[in-house]
Amino acid sequence: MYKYHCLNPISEAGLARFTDDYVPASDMKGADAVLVRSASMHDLEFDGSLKAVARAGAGVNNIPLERCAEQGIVVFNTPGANANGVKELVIAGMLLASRDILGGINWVQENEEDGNIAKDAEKAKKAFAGCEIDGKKLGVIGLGAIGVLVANAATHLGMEVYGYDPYVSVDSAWRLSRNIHHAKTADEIYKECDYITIHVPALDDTKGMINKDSISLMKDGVVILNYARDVLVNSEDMVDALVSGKVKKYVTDFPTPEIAGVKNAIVIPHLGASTEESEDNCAVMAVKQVKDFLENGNIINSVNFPNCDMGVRDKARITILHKNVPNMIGQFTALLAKENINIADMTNKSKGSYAYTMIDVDNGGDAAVADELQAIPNVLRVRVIS
Ligand SMILES: NC(=O)C1=CN([C@@H]2O[C@H](COP(=O)(O)OP(=O)(O)OC[C@H]3O[C@@H](n4cnc5c(N)ncnc54)[C@H](O)[C@@H]3O)[C@@H](O)[C@H]2O)C=CC1
Ligand SMILES: O=C(O)C(=O)COP(=O)(O)O
Repeated sequence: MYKYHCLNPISEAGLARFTDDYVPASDMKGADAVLVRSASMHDLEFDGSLKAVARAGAGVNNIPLERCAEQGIVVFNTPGANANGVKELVIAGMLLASRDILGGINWVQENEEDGNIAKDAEKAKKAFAGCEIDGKKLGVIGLGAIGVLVANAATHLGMEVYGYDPYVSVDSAWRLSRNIHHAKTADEIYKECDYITIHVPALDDTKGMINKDSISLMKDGVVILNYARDVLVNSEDMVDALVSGKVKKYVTDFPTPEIAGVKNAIVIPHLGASTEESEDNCAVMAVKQVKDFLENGNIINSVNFPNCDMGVRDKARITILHKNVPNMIGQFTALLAKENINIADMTNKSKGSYAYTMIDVDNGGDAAVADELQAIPNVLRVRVIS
């Protein structure tokens, strides 16, 4: 029996895929797996039973990745599963920033009792007029799952699109429309574009990337969209730029006290991934990955350990999460040889400071061997799945 706990509501479309040997737990105590969306896990303690954390979504800045790795807890996310939901809201954001649609709707609500509203609207409407996005330049920073969809969609809306991503993956590059201009630096985007949208993870080198220096390079009246994370934008600098009019509109999916009431900030309550489709996609992918890991030891879409897939298990499988240091495999195989255990198949992969070894054995995978392997220095967690 496996136990899982949901720290946020997770779509039933995913949870329904847990078979009878999985039971939901009302808290994390004793859980083998945790499913989470945006709840912060930084202040939580993890007990020894926790083996997997699945983020039903993309961003993992709410999870202590390194602490999890040190405790032998594999953290997964669901790349691309909510990208279309975000893309559609980015397009909506560009349109909301281009004409004062929100102001116009508010005007109608404020004048709902006006018997002459149809005639008065014709007079009032000039206050809410704006521009079209067709023919404007859009800069997309970060060409991952979301950035590529936004860039491609914007070309179909007649925009001239510039893309910047120094680490773009081969898969993303294949998906990107050939009509996108390849910007070699972020400055090129800042200088050229009328609309700038950021789709990068919150990392040390991306935090505060939109600040007074980058804004000073931008065109007067630029529109900035941030559906990635609040910390990517220096809020004090953004407020100054909105007040001065340097930035015409700032569209963000992340309400903070600093930005919530500021004029010309269009602040959305983190709705990018809140669609039926995205929630289902993320939950299905997260549950599938957790099950495959718990039942077969396979790691697919982890953010703190290497991906490693030996398919469906048909004999005892020993899995070892360990540090990426010399002579680990030598020690594992020597120990198995000493116990006269025959290795049928084996894989080892590494990612940064961490590594994973999976060993299918013909005989003898038991708790005693697991204990001996666990005692090897730099081993984080051993499981024998049989
Ligand atoms: N508003 C919402 O509801 C959602 C927000 N997000 C946020 O959006 C971010 C991006 O999501 P995805 O596109 O799915 O992730 P992704 O991992 O597919 O793409 C991120 C891209 O950013 C690029 N990148 C990293 N550092 C960069 C830098 N310094 N300059 C330029 N590019 C850089 C990477 O190479 C990668 O291609 C997530 O990390 C998350 O924070 C994601 C999903 C929903
Ligand atoms: O996937 C992400 O990174 C998101 O920001 C979506 O967050 P959510 O699952 O809607 O709480």
